[in-house]
Amino acid sequence: MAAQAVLRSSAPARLLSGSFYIRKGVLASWQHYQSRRPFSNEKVLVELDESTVMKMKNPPVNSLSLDVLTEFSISLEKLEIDRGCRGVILTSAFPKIFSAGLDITEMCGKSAEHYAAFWRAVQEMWLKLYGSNMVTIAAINGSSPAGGCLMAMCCDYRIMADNPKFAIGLNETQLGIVAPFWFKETMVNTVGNRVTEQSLQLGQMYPAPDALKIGLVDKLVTEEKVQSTAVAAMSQWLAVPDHARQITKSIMRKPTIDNLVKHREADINNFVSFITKDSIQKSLQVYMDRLKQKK
Ligand SMILES: CCCCC/C=C\C/C=C\C=C\CC(=O)SCCNC(=O)CCNC(=O)[C@H](O)C(C)(C)COP(=O)(O)OP(=O)(O)OC[C@H]1O[C@@H](n2cnc3c(N)ncnc32)[C@H](O)[C@@H]1OP(=O)(O)O
Repeated sequence: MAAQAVLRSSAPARLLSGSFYIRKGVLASWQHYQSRRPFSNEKVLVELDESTVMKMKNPPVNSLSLDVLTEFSISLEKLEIDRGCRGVILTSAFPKIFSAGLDITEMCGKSAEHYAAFWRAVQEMWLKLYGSNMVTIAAINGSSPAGGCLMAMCCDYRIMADNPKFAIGLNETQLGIVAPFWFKETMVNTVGNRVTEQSLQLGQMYPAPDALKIGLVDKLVTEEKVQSTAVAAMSQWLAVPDHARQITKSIMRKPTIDNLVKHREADINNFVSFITKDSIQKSLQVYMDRLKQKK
């Protein structure tokens, strides 16, 4: 029930409305007492050290299942209303994998109701992360296809491990599926229209050095330095006055966020009717079988 309540709230309220600050004020003392402790979630760890760090921990590859997405949205919401938290670093608890993207098993052989709930949770994660008032920095310590790339693109700044074996991109067409308009818009806002058009059609995955070249990530450092570099970048971002940075972020992102909010239900219906097609189910199955056979 709690999860559902959070999933129904909408992120733009955080980034775009003044009422957020009133809410923050009212909750401040309670929040201060409550939230300066690490959260003990199962699949999304929140560590409150030098910087606040959210670590995805869903073995083996941090696929984004309904559970993970729900936990992620709840954790982010908690941080969002915590006055003591102005920024969050998003990373993976596993070396070599940031996130394998959406959990393909959530999109195979399930009911229409399940697909609708799953897609709503994907949207909610995006609304909360892309619409966050906090400074968000992705510490990309491994490969990051599709939904993993989307999460990274939602952040304000991306640091990736400098290893050509790690790749990032929206590879949906390689699975026989289509990146929805708001994935596309997030990528356009990150790397521009021309690169997005080509990347999306080809379902292109970029090895880290190429990702830097096209601006999909902002900085490459050795694997060991990803997190410390993120902490250093966070101090730089937090040196800017919050109100000015937040309003600027809102000006940049509001049209994209509004577009999904306006078409949210239609987008869920589109997803359900697309994913329930026999041909799409077959494509996903073939892709999964190939993944399993590659060993
Ligand atoms: C016109 C209207 C349009 C409307 C919109 C319609 C549709 C939009 C729909 C969906 C959008 C989806 C976005 C996505 O995110 S789809 C997911 C894409 N992800 C991938 O392609 C990643 C696939 N995985 C990999 O490439 C590798 O696994 C990876 C590089 C991440 C790691 O490699 P590694 O060698 O370390 O590990 P593996 O042996 O490959 O995997 C281990 C284990 O994990 C399973 N697995 C991997 N990825 C996923 C996944 N995304 N979901 C579920 N399971 C996954 C893999 O099968 C292995 O399982 P097992 O063999 O150990 O059982």
